[in-house]
Amino acid sequence: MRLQTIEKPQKHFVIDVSEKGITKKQLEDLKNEDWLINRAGGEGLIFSNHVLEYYLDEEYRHGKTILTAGSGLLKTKSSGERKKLLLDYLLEKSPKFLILDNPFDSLDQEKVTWFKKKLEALSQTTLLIQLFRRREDILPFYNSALVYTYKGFSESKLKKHYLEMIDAFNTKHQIPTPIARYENLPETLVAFNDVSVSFGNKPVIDSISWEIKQGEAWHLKGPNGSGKTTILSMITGDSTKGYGKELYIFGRKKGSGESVWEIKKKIGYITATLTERFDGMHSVLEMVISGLYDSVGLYQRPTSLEVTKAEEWLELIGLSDKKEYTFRRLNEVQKRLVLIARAMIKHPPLLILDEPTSGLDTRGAQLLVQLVNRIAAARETAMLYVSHREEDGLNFKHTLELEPSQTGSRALFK
Ligand SMILES: Nc1ncnc2c1ncn2[C@@H]1O[C@H](COP(=O)(O)OP(=O)(O)OP(=O)(O)O)[C@@H](O)[C@H]1O
Repeated sequence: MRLQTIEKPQKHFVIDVSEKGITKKQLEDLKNEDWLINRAGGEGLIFSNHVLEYYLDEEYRHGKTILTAGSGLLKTKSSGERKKLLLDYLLEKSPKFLILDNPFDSLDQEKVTWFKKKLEALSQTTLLIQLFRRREDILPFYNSALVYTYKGFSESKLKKHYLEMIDAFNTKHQIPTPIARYENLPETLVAFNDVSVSFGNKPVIDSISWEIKQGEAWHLKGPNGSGKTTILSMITGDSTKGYGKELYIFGRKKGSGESVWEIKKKIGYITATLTERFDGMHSVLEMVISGLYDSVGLYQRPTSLEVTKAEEWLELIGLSDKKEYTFRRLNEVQKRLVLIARAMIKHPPLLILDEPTSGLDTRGAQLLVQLVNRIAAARETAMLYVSHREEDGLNFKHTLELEPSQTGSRALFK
């Protein structure tokens, strides 16, 4: 009689990092855990931004183009392209397990679908461990969870998560009024007039004509590599690609001798990684006030009006009771709300939010979007919200979608 062997179903794990993040060291420790290597039948690899940074650094310092295998530089690839290159590279090494640190962050819908399919197929042969912040990122084949305790990682049941209802921002508080207003602002803050951009012989933007007027709220959307960052850097002055083109920022033609500093003074800029730039030793109140001085901390005594304004902003974002806390004591979403208040206290004519919810969990993203909607509705500041994915709950009147084509991305207005 032949005995039939019944294979145990492969276990795949998730780790919830929505509240407490995870360090590079913890990830490395996990990779070296004996039980994991035994269960998977061999060594594994890590897919994370840390690893990508390592390869960027190798390229920068030693000119090694490992992930691109010599076809172009990693630094010129968009974030989506970089992730795809890293995954392909790791899979070539046939790891027995793969630890995926928030793999879908900053990927557009199309790439997320591609990635999910790839992981689904991979789950047949390779043990997967995925760190997640957003519940929608958990794929059906994950059947167990890991939690981190002082003893290291241990297995636990996969909790049934459910969406918490969001408590609305204190709507009784109005958006605080500005201390001073900008003078001589043109009605049209940004104007692209038939602007095309290419890098070498690679067309990226195909004749875009677009205007942002005072107080307008714009959502700039498009898949990875469609040119969103390129457009932003032309507006902020970080790229010279706008020179010689019909591009006007605050009424002045790009490249006509305007100072980048003058432009930057009129633009508030929020990115997901901005919080890392602040060491966090200043109080939350000081952080908000420092937005009036364009400094990181506060180095002069603020006036009582400045303090009052900052307090009004903290009331709006529901953090009045934490005004004396050091910035570093706040959680990630609170930090981002404070940075928005910091950017807004001087009411810049234009506020740019570049993937501001990246890395936040569902509830954190909803809170941030709710604040952004309230600022947009006040129409005091024009807003440019950049994301590759549809942002749940974002209530903006105008959308510019970049649609890639052979001749560069075209603009679709909605
Ligand atoms: N300095 C550069 N040299 C060569 N190519 C570049 C350079 N900067 C950007 N590109 C290319 O231009 C295209 C658009 O890149 P961009 O970063 O603007 O896209 P994106 O929409 O912001 O993408 P993502 O959502 O992934 O961040 C990409 O294909 C990128 O590889």
